[in-house]
Amino acid sequence: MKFTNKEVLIFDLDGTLIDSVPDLALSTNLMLEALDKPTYPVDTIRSWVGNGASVLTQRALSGSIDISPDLDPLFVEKALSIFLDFYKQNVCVNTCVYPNVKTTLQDLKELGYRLVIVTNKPEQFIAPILQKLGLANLFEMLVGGDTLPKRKPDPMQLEYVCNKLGVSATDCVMIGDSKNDIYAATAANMQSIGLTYGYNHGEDISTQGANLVLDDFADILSAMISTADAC
Ligand SMILES: O=C(O)COP(=O)(O)O
Ligand SMILES: [Mg+2]
Repeated sequence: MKFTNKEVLIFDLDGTLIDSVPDLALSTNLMLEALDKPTYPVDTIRSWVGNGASVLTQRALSGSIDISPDLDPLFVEKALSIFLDFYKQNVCVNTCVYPNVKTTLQDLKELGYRLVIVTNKPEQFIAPILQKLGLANLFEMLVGGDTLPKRKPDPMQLEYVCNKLGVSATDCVMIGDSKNDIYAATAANMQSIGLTYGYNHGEDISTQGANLVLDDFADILSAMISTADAC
């Protein structure tokens, strides 16, 4: 599968460009400790990441990917605020960029693709992480999980990008590690690429409807055919 004449490449952040789980897990466990709740191994917390900070907090308080219906909303609000404070202090301590991501993004940008991030992570954390990891200045637009009323798997963030950049869904490809990315793309009538090395709640991304599934970020380059190549 090749993608012809695309103009905008929309990237998920966590589990796609960066492995942020070490710092998310640290901050989650610091929050749980502060509330005298049980803490969890990094591997367990990894499977809870992908639906934003509030859902991660609720899963952690529930001790399960399935959020308990008995959680007190005021307690969740307090826990979320503690989590966000800890994450602010530890936003990029052990977070790292996945192999081949930086050079591939630079190559794609040089080829003329417009690069965008659409993540479910709260917006305030995106720029500091990109700055610290040397990925700032590559992206034309950053959309977080709290930028708009809805987030992935809802298509709202992708439709917003199209409107802002003046392109249509068929001009874009969504690239991510999670079914949330693929479902959002499908709902927006956008093609998608799934990456196998991320989180995806411990599930196999190849069964979730992406147009292409790749193991290596560098292979995105050969999956794109520019207008010039296609002629
Ligand atoms: O849930 C998160 O914070 C991570 O979300 P992302 O995979 O959409 O970047
Ligand atoms: Mg992700």
